[in-house]
Amino acid sequence: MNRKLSATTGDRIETEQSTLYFHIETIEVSRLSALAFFEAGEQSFAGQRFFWQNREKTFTLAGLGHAQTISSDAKEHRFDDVEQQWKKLTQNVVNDENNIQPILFGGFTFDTENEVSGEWTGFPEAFFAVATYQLVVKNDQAYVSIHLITDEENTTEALNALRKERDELIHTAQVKALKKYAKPQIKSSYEPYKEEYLESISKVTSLIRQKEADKVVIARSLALQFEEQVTSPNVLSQVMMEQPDSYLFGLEEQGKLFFGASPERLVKVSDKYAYSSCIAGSIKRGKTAEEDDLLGQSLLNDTKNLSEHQYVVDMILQTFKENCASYQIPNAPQLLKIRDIQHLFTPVEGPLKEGATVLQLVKTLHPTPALGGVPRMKAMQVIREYEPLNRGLYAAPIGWLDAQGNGEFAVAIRSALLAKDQAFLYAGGGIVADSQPSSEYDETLVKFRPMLRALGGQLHE
Ligand SMILES: C=C(O[C@@H]1C=C(C(=O)O)C=C[C@H]1O)C(=O)O
Ligand SMILES: [Mg+2]
Repeated sequence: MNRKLSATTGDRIETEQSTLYFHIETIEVSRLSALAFFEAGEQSFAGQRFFWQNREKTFTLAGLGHAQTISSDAKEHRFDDVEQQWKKLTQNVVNDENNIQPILFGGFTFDTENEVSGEWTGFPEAFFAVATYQLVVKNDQAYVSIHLITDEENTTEALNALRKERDELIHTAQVKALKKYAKPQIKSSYEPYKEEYLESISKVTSLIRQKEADKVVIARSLALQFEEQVTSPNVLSQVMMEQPDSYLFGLEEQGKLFFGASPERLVKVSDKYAYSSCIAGSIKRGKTAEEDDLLGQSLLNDTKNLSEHQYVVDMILQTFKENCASYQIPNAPQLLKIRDIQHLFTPVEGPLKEGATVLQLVKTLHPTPALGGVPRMKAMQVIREYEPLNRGLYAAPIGWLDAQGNGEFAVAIRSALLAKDQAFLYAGGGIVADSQPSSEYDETLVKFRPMLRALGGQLHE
């Protein structure tokens, strides 16, 4: 049975132009798969959906329809802009008894100065949405909220229509469950600018040897053409089955789906306590447990990978020193093993100082030297000069926040943009003084694997 938890009579939102009302109504639902709910929106909400699951699988979020979108093209101020718009929208929103409240989900672009046109053309520099129908699954409980943001005072009819549609969506998700999708069929694939990429690694390595920068992350893409159009629930269900140890995310915008399975936390804030992770330095998984262990041990002792890693630790630690009253960090990296790859990993955490917010931390941390480089501005210039790509939302923060100051952002790596019958996969690596083009190329092949597998690709050794 669905239990009604709470409803507001419409919190007032005062803006310069008008008064808006934010209606929220939440019910608790027994048994509901978040992906089946996402799929139930295929007819009416394709193009206006999102999906998120944390690494621990303790928090899953699906959104159908847009009660409100918040976007920004304010360049480096896009983080503040989103924060202010969200504060205004939620100025009177109060917490309900189960701590279920409206969530803002979305992402930022990697670099607002990149003007390369292509698959990302039309995407705003920041794009976020509050769903009309929001599903939150946590502590094995599922909650569906209706969000209605309107300037109409009388909303009885509109709310009744939304309740009816909500019940249909839940029914479809519960009765039909999730389809068993066949893997997409790839017609052809190609690696744009492969030669340019290999050349750029040599050039960037020599720039670093000349001390023009310490580390620069260079990325490239892989393009796939499918036999037919591929749907969002299809690829998300493949990713969900195949990538258990990662953040899973999907964001529809501009008729496309940006999705991925990232191991990398940028920042999480929970009850004024912040967590981040330094992840840089990579090696493949072994074919046997013994080989895997040997590869892991060699990664832990490899000077090139340790130097890639240390730049990230130094920068994230600095941010924690500035924003936290105290901090904790282990003094040596450990291994983070995911299905296709192992990384050097150092977690950082600490209680936030007064005034520090999740979006302010996102703003300060992005891009960490795991995706940008050191020094940051120089690395960004080098990326613009040597990478013939527009990264779009790849390698940038993606995640959610609520009105109480909690939220979590992952770094959107191991990701791809699905555009009907095409997909663009992205992967990069940290270039330091002793990088080799062919081994960096091989590292990107390993990093393409999670998305390539989900999209029906052949995985070569
Ligand atoms: C740039 C990527 O990954 C980043 C680069 C890594 C490296 O060079 O060792 C490791 C993890 C990530 O921080 C990617 O997956 O595309
Ligand atoms: Mg690397």
